[in-house]
Amino acid sequence: MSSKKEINEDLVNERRKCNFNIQEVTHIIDGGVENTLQRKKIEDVALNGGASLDDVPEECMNLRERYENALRKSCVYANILRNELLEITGIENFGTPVIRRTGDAFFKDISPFMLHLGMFVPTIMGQCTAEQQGIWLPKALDMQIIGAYAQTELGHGTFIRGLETTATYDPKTKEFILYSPTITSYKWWAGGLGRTANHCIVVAQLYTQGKCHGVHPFIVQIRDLDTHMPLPGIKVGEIGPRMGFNTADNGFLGFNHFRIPRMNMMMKNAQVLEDGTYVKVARHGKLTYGTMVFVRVTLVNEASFNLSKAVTIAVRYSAVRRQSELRPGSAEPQILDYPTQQHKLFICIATAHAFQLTANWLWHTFTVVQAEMRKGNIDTLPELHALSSCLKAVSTSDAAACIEQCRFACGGHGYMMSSNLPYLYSFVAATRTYEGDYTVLLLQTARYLVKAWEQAEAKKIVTPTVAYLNRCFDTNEKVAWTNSPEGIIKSFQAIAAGKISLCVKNIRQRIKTGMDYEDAWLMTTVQLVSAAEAHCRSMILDTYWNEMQRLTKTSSDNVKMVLYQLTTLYLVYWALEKSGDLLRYTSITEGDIDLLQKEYEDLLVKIRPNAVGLVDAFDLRDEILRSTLGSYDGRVYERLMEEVQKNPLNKVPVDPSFQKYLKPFMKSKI
Ligand SMILES: CCCCCCCC/C=C\CCCCCCCCCC(=O)SCCNC(=O)CCNC(=O)[C@H](O)C(C)(C)COP(=O)(O)OP(=O)(O)OC[C@H]1O[C@@H](n2cnc3c(N)ncnc32)[C@H](O)[C@@H]1OP(=O)(O)O
Ligand SMILES: Cc1cc2nc3c(=O)[nH]c(=O)nc-3n(C[C@H](O)[C@H](O)[C@H](O)COP(=O)(O)OP(=O)(O)OC[C@H]3O[C@@H](n4cnc5c(N)ncnc54)[C@H](O)[C@@H]3O)c2cc1C
Repeated sequence: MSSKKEINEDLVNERRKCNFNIQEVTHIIDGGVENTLQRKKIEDVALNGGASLDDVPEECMNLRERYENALRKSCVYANILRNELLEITGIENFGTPVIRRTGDAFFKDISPFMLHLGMFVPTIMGQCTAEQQGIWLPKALDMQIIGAYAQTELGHGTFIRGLETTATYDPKTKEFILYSPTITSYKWWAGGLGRTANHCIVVAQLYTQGKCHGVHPFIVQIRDLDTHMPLPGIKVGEIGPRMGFNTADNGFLGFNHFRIPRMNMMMKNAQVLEDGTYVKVARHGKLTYGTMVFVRVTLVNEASFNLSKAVTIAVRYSAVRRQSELRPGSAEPQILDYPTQQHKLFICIATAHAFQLTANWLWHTFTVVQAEMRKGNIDTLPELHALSSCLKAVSTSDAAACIEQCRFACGGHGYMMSSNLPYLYSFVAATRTYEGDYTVLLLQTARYLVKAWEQAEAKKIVTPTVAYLNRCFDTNEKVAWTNSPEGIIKSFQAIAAGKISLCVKNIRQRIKTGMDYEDAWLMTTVQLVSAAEAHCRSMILDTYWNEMQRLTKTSSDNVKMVLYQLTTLYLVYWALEKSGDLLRYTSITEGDIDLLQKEYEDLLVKIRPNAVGLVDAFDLRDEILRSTLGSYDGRVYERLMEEVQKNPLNKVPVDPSFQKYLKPFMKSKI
């Protein structure tokens, strides 16, 4: 970080204006003082050398150089992880968001090791027996083996039951034979698989004793540990340039009757005995999908973290950037002074907070469900699946939209790779698709909601996260509108209940006209997605409001005030966004909506003096932000010019292509 005297004057003034204790807010975001201290300790160790190990910006390299460079840095970072950080975090917290956060100081794009740590290791932990864990986990954690997670195929990603790769048990040799019977059965997309991994988890249709038992995970060595050559029977490579993730070497993989030992089937939830007998161990058929639930839970945190980076960049830049004239001859205002700019940005700060608190709550729920499952109780799994599905869908989708808005807010400079906003956008845009597409996951939640509605209809008590359905059944009329945080949350629950009820009514009506249930469901899916989204929004609003109330109980008055303003801004913003739904399902009037609009605009004015303080409170070090526009010192123009010097195109005054193409072209006659 630059010395104080170099800090841009506008930013100095902004920080002077800030009326709350920034550190207090940082502690709230981190989940307590202890967590902040631990995070800072990890960051100090991980970023000791200043982190960015690049002389040339990643974006100026060609595809091969980028990959090699990413792998080089991954090895440096992984050494810090295993030699220094593991001791601080302990194995159980190896994949914590803090570790993930420090990684961003090394990579603008993605590390080829990300899937090893993000999915390979967690799948060993979640899908292997204790004995298998004893074999694989130490090697994986120590990175003596490097793995990927190969589930998706060229022909199928969403519909896992439709995967075509087969794993057929041969009792004579006590091996499974892996086979890719068609072009569409080739594994496709797995991160780290193309060039880096020597092992991977393969999800395949299990055949034994002539019967198919559905998809199961297997651990497979694909490359020689010494030469790194693909083993005989393995066809593996990189799938080609993508919108983002270009250093993650996403790969393809095919098997030609490739044999693996029986014990390489991950056997926590189901086993194949030596003679080929299939034994189901788990009490729930979908426990093999456990890693996906885990990653969906972590992605809500990812959404918040990446958004906090984008909005830090955009708010600091907006404080430094001056443009246009409000009155003839007056000084150019900071663009942050435009209410339209505040409208673009303040909702992004609030959204990052909303998702952070929701992510913490979801993580807690996940750990409680895991503990229950260890005791043999699987009753809470469907609710966790419904929750993690819709929260992953909505948080990643909203975060991508907000990051794009941050880029808009930075005008032309936001389009520069060096702003880091394009990287952030391409990364988060992918999270909307991977680990379950947005629409597909909302439809999973909708299945749960329709069942919950039928239970409420039968006067049964439903689970806590849908308890509002029991309440809404008693009131057949539109919910009475009250303009208060609690009133807005109640109204969103009424919208969700109203939409679910309408879906059930329409499905039933369609069945009455002769459709079967599947077709009636299919014809209602547009509404079902909307109902699941409404349910999810009511959950986020409720969690954000209640958690913020709880966390600020002992805060200083000004912290309480600014966080109250921000939470209210979020609630009012969404009420205005969904005013059509409010008119339909509550007693709100046009006059009430006018009042909401006024309240929203007043909140922008109130938050404005604290905007820079609020993004400073995310406490994102410059090494992690990696942005010419967003550094703490606000030296935007100097950094843009410095970056120009690093551009390899500027290394010589005349490009060789001038002599080769341009000069002959200009001299040629028509
Ligand atoms: C040095 C480096 C430093 C870096 C540091 C790294 C640190 C890393 C930390 C974090 C970063 C993480 C980053 C990870 C990057 C990930 C990259 C992307 C990876 C992938 O994309 S992997 C592939 C993911 N694929 C999917 O998600 C596919 C989506 N499809 C499905 O999930 C399912 O097929 C389906 C849900 C859509 C449908 O399944 P199906 O079998 O057909 O089931 P249905 O018939 O529809 O439903 C039956 C019944 O089951 C219920 N159910 C479905 N799924 C689950 C579940 N998971 N759990 C519980 N129950 C489930 C469903 O609701 C039905 O219930 P019902 O019958 O209604 O009662
Ligand atoms: C950057 C990136 C990294 C990835 N990494 C991995 C990895 O490491 N390992 C791995 O195994 N996979 C990985 N994937 C694959 C990813 O999980 C899948 O792409 C994702 O699950 C979506 O599946 P799909 O591509 O088959 O989309 P499709 O299912 O073909 O979706 C296409 C469209 O059809 C719609 N659709 C599909 N089914 C339905 C339905 N039932 N109802 C309504 N609409 C439907 C979807 O909403 C979408 O609009 C990665 C993908 C990306 C982009």
